[in-house]
Amino acid sequence: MLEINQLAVQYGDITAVRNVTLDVYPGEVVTLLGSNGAGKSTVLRAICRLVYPSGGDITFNGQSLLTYETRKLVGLGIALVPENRRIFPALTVTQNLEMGAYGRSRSYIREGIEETYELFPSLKRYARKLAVGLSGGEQQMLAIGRALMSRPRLLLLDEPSLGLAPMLVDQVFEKLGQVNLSGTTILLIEQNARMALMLANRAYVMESGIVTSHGTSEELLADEQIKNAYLGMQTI
Ligand SMILES: Nc1ncnc2c1ncn2[C@@H]1O[C@H](COP(=O)(O)OP(=O)(O)OP(=O)(O)O)[C@@H](O)[C@H]1O
Repeated sequence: MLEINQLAVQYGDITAVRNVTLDVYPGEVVTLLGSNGAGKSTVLRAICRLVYPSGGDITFNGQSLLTYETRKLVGLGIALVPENRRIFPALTVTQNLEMGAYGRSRSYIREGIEETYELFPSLKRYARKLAVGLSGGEQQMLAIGRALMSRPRLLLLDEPSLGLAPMLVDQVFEKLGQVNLSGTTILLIEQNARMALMLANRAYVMESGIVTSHGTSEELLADEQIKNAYLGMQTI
C-alpha cells in the first residue's frame, strides 16, 4: 500500500533521514519507533509532503506521492493525526469533526459524525462544547475522529500518546485497535515503544536518521537490544 524507498531528507545542511526503506501492507498496523530526533516525524512529514525529500521515492498504491500537494492526499485516502493533536480549540467538537470532511456532502458528513460518536461515545457528550475544554485524552480522540471523517484507507499518527496519562494512553491505543479492525491501515510514530509494539503487526526502529532494525512486533519485543534501549525493564 505504502512504499518508501531509500528516502533521504535534508534540513539545510542537516541530513535528518537517509536511506529509509519501509513498506506498509493493507490492513496492517506498522509502527516507526526511535528516540527523540531519530527522524520519525521527518518520515511522516515527507509522506505528507510537508518536506520535500532530497532522495528516494514514496508511493501509495503504486502512485508516487512526490507529485501530490499535501491537501490532495486526503483524496487518495491518506489522513494524518498530527503531533500535539492540533484540534481547533475555538470550534465545537462537532464542528471539529466537520472540518475533517470539509467539502463533502451533508449526508457524508452526518454519517461520519454518527460513526465517530459510535466509536468515541465520550465525545458525543461534548458534541456542542468547545474543543478547548476537552481533556488531553478527549482531544486526542477528537483528533483521531477528525482524521477518520475522510474515511482514509491509511491513517498516519504522530505520537498519539504524547502528554497523556498512562490510563488515557491505554484508551487511545484500544481505539486505534478498533479503527484497524474496522479496516483502516495504520502507520504509527511513537516513542512509547511498549504500547506501539503491543498494537502493531510490524515495526521499524530508527536511530540518527536511518532504520537500524525491523521485524514483527513479536521479534522486536523479544530482541534484547530493543528491550534495553526502548522497553526499559518493563515486562510485556
Ligand atoms: N525544521 C527543522 N530544521 C532543522 N532541523 C530539523 C528540523 N526538524 C527536525 N530537524 C532535525 O532533524 C532530525 C530528525 O528530527 P525529527 O523531528 O524527524 O525526529 P523525531 O524522531 O520525530 O523526534 P521527535 O520525537 O523529537 O519529533 C533531528 O536532528 C532534528 O533536530
